[in-house]
Amino acid sequence: MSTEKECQPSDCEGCASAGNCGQEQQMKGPEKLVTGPSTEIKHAIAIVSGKGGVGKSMVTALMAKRMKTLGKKVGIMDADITGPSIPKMYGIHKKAMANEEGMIPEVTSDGTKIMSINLLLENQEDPVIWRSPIITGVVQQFYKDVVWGDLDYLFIDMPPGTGDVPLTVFQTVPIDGIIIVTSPQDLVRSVVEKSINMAEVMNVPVLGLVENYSYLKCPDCGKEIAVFGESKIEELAKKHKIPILAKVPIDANIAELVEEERFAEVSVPYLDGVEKLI
Ligand SMILES: Nc1ncnc2c1ncn2[C@@H]1O[C@H](COP(=O)(O)OP(=O)(O)OP(=O)(O)O)[C@@H](O)[C@H]1O
Repeated sequence: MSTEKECQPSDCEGCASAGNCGQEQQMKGPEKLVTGPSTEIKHAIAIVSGKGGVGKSMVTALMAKRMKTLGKKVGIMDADITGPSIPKMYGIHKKAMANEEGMIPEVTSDGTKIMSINLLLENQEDPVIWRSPIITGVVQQFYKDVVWGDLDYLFIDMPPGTGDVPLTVFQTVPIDGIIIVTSPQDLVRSVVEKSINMAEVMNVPVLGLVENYSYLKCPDCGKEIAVFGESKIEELAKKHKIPILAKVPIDANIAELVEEERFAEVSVPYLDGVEKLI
């Protein structure tokens, strides 16, 4: 029987949540997902951005890299189902296998476990033309039906924005919190607040902000050039009382390694010390 039929307008009289109970239920949402018996994930952290193209996948991979450098066991779950980019960054083009317990993640040359829709498609160029319930179902399967094994950190590369996938992950995946990637452009900064507000409404901790494309270092004189304008991340961090985890410059060497699908070889100091902040 539907709740609408059960509820009478008079039931709301005198209730502090009058008119909002449906919304509250939606925000509280379903039970958290549980992984299989061979998986134990100590920390799950989602990487989000207000809009596309700010370098969210890059920051996800840099976070994973930093933790690998510290000897941690790390996985990346590519929850960007319609625009997956993690496997290509590492040059992984194999199809994922499965056993009786679930899907087996691929392992990159630096030992990072990854799962992405691109590891399951017949052709990696095939578009994913699925409705939201299918997409969110796949994301949930990537958490609970992948045999991740023991992980210190699972980083979740989310699709941009505040749509169905973030809603599902925030409600059903037991994440420690989110890291928000932004860039100095004003437009990006203003949509970032939507992600911050969504996290607040859903009681998801915001662990910190990362500013990508922060500056470009002149190869001759070492001067830092603010290509996309002066950073305003301090303002944003102060306003919302969120720590700044890192400022990542435009780095032609990383861009080249990504183009060559050799992200595993990246070694940069931009996220040094980030582990103490999250
Ligand atoms: N700091 C950087 N220096 C140089 N190149 C970068 C940097 N950050 C990202 N890039 C490059 O910019 C492109 C877009 O980055 P990325 O795929 O991480 O963005 P995204 O925010 O995940 O995109 P989308 O939201 O559309 O999935 C990639 O080719 C990546 O290699």
